[in-house]
Amino acid sequence: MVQQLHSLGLDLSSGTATESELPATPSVVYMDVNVVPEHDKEGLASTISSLQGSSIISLRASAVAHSWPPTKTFLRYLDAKRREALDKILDIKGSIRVFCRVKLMDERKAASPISTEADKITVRSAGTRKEFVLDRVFHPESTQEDVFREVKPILRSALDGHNVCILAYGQTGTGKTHTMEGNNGRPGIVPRAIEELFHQISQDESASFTLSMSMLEVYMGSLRDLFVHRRSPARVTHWIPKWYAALILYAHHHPANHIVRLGSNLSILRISDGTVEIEGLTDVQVTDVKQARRWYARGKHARSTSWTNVNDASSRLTRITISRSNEAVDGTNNLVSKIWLVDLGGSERLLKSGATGQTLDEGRAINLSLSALADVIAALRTRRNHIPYRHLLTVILVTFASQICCLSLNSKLTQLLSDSLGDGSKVLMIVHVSPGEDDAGETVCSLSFATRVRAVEANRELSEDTKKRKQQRVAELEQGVREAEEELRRVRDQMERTAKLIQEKTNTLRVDLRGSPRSPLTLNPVELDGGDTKTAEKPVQRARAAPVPRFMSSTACSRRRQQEAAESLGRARRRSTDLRGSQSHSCYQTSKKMTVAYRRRDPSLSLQCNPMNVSHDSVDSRGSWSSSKPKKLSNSNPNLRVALHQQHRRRMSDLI
Ligand SMILES: Nc1ncnc2c1ncn2[C@@H]1O[C@H](COP(=O)(O)OP(=O)(O)OP(=O)(O)O)[C@@H](O)[C@H]1O
Repeated sequence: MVQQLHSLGLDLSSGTATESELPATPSVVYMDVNVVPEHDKEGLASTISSLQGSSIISLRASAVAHSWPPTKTFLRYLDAKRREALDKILDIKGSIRVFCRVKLMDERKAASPISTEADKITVRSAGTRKEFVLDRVFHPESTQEDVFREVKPILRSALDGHNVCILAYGQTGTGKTHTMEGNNGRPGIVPRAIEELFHQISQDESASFTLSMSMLEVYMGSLRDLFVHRRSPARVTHWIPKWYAALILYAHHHPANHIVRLGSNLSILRISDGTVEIEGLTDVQVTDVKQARRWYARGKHARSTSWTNVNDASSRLTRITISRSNEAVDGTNNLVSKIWLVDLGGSERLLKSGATGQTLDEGRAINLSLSALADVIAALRTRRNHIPYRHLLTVILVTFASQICCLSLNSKLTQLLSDSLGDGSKVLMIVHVSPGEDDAGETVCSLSFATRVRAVEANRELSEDTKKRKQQRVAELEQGVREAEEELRRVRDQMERTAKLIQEKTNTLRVDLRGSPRSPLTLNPVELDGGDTKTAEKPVQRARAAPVPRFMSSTACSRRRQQEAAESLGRARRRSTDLRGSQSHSCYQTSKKMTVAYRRRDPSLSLQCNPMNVSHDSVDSRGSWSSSKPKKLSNSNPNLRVALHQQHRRRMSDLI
């Protein structure tokens, strides 16, 4: 403990640390000093000496309990620490990371030509052996959880304000959709990311967040909004002339008319600050996981029922826009970041697939698009002045002059993602390969592309020694992130516990006050008990029952007197019940007259000596004559009491 205080720049040997010696950044010591009431030297010195041996957490906890502003500062400090460590990790690991996932082997198939290690994949085929080093390789038995565990940190960095792009790439049928979407039992990256983002937001008190979502499909250079319902030509034919329907269907199937087919009305805008916007794309704000899941299901449904039926040739994109506002916390402005989750179209080699016609166009479009993507990433990263969107387009235009669609696609996909691929953004590409012998050639192609993308970031080829040191540093930083997160959790728990404790204490105090002799509490029950209606009921009932203003209500003393009076009244009643059977009305009349006469002579007497008069009125509102009146007589006139007693005895003896 003392060492930690030392490391923060406090001279403890003399015990004369002053406020000016406190570190500028909020820290444990800063918190401690807030616990010391006057920040005085002596107080600080004694606090420090009393703290020796106590745990640092309990110390912070006490600070949390004592002062709210430093707590918020402390939370922000911890959050900043965590973010800094996470940024460093991602920088060391590389802001372009390439993973490989090998599809689960079909049991009927022969031995796979692929062997995997943690960051290496080897393909043996036709007497050749090719080795590819990537950031992470997932073997065929890897689960969706394994994959998501590696993706999670990058999501956190999106919440911290970085643009993020996660792309699934690979041959058709190798599991791109399985990784990105998954199925009900095994959800993929997109549904998990949605859940994780909302979870992280709920935990983060350093800022307020707003999330919005869009989904679109890119096919042959057209963009389709997946949140907008479109009629299929098949449905259109119900209400238009047959010749016109035939024309539409012809247009739908003709490769040159792809834009007409999809009815794309979305255009990409590049704003001066470098951000990219899609004009006309639906962007829905989502406030909770359920709502986000519903919209995601809607987008998936729109794609699966796509009348173009081009799922394996189209790229599906989900965009999550995050607005982070620190205004409520420290007055800083909004920070907007984007997460692109992209399920790219299949990347088959055209020769192998033997595609013709439209399929050939699609294949060319996809391959060219992907190679353009790698070039664009490279250009953005090396901060080349000229980003080769147009250059690529020219090359493509020359090579495939007849395929205007290729040009369109290249520009669209790369332009769409350009602000999330450049410097400052985090890119994660998951290359999918098949474990089958037949697909070995395709696998080598995909892995070569992956290596090319990975090489965009310089210094990827490191010596073993450097790699080891890097891994060690990453492990340290990861430990730092875990500790910061753990501390954040602990501080939040402590805050909750403290708030609960305060509430309990307040309740107890109020209950005590309610029971106190001179101050019957009739405060607003909700205000009193924090909405706890069970405990709030009592004061309400009491308030309703009180016939007099609050300040006039009875004290404990008067209540005690009332109780005694009630008891003696009870006794008197029982006696009078016995008497009632024997006493004649005339006797009552006589005694009444005499009482009145007595009162006239000395009115104070009956009131003064008989508290029952008061209690009779207040306790027994029915005014039972038989209980109180004989009592009055007995108290006010001893002679009369004797006469009555004798009379009573005579009557009783008559009865016997
Ligand atoms: N790792 C895996 N574990 C279990 N099943 C898998 C795995 N990868 C893929 N599959 C299964 O293989 C089939 C094809 O996968 P998927 O549709 O995801 O491929 P794809 O690459 O997205 O194809 P396309 O390019 O046509 O979109 C699916 O039935 C999927 O469930």
